[in-house]
Amino acid sequence: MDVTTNFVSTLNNNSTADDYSNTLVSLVAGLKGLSWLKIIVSFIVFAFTYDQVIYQIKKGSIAGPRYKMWPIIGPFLESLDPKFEEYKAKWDSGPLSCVSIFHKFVVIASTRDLARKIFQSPTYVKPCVVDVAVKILRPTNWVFLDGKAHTDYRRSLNGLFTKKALEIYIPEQEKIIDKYLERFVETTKSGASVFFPEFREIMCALSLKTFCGDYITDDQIKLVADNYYKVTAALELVNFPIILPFTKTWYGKQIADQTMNIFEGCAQMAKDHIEAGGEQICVMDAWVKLMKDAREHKTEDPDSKLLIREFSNKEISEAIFTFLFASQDASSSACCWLFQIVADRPDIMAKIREEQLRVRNNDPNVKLTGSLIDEMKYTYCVVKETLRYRPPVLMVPYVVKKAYPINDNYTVPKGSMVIPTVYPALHDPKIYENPDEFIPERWLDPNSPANSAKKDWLVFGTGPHVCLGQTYVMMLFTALLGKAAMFADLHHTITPLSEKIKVFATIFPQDDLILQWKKRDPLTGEILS
Ligand code: HEM
Repeated sequence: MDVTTNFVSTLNNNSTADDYSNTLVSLVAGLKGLSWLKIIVSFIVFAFTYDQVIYQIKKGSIAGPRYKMWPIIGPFLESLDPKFEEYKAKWDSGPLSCVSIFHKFVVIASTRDLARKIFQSPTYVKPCVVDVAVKILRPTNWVFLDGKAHTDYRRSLNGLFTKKALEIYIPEQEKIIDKYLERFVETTKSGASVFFPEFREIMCALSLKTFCGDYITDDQIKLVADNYYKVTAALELVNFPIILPFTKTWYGKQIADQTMNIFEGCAQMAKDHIEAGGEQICVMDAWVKLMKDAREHKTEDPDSKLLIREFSNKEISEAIFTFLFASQDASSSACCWLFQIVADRPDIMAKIREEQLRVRNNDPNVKLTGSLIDEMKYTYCVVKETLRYRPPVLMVPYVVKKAYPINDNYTVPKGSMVIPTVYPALHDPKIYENPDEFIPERWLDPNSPANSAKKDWLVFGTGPHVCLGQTYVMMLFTALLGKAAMFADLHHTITPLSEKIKVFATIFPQDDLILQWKKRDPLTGEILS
């Protein structure tokens, strides 16, 4: 019997303090008799065996590698460069599958019903964030609230994203859309260029203008748009626990802090403006106005009741940063696929253009409004089909708060990560005929199988953490696509990597999308530059 087994079996008996100290003495004496090499080898063998045994116990009957191929680290190296095909193989391997990286045990749910169940089980799970996110977004941030505290805070934010509120933001958004459409033409005058960074920038500018209106200056927008990627880069799965100067996490925190400082200043300006009876044009205005109305009218509406308290500038700045954080990668992904697809499909582009002129009674310069966007039914379907065909957020990691009996045969251990996936549900051939084809028409008939299968529509998650910005996304992309289709002619340089999916937080075409934009007369279709 080796030293370790002896020690453990002694502990299992009903021992007294004397017994323990005797055991400790004999353990030390035993260790003294061993060479360092033997101790190290024994320790490694013990650690590897323990790691494999724990993996087997946690894995139970679900799909997953039979053993951890790489002891301790598991597929850590693969996780640094995730591949869509590897994810897909995992989803196809079973409704529940697992993987273990270091001490983290991860369960992946690939069916629609299991994914929904996880999204809707706040008693057992809460969103999982990498450790460094708490430092970057700050521990006081509302996104880290759980249970009732989260639900209450969220209800107080819902008023910022209602259809009525979203209509307020449209004029500012249209200015940005017009500015960038001109810029895209200008920058590709002498030839096509990579559009992944351009789309990240327009998405950032659109978000910042929507959130802060004219309180944020063009220089501040440029500063954030140019540097926001550092926040994404800082949020790697595994990070050093301390933020060391001049590392990725340090740069990420710098830009997050600078951005939140800008937002704090904007929040004060919004308060001054609304208190002075000014018009609302952005999210901050809408938030301050909701607070003011709740305070003055003492409304009985339960959501407004929550708003009676004053939110500080710091709180507003942190919440607005989470909107930017939640939207930036997913929106950039959606933007890339949307424009790649319509550039490749002249038939779809022609239908969008026809609709855009029709809803404006042939006057392409009619300004965007909420009701005008509502009339763009086909353009809306193109946006919706893009999100189904290439859902930006493939998986949403949750952490298990207490042992979670996810079905009759398996309980996800406490402390594990459990990941609902959305791609398989959105590509289910029983609901979406030819799921790997891009068919916007599947959404046109309100009674079509696609529209009837509400449970499969998991692009924005479901349950208490469902995306706050989903209506905003649909309106904004419909408006953007409509204007781009009218005023620009798009040429996509197709490469062997265009249809391949790159995973970088969200998903992108592997060649980063090479596009050329030319100015177009919306009425004649003539190319003007
Ligand atoms: C195409 C773009 C977008 C996609 C695909 C997307 C998708 C998602 C998904 C899948 C979740 C997790 C839902 C869950 O756990 O059930 C989420 C959460 C969230 N999204 Fe979005 N999102 C997008 C854009 C936006 C935008 C533009 C905003 C804000 C303006 C936003 C704000 C949020 C917030 C605040 C949360 C967390 C909500 C909470 O924890 O209560 N998202 N989003």
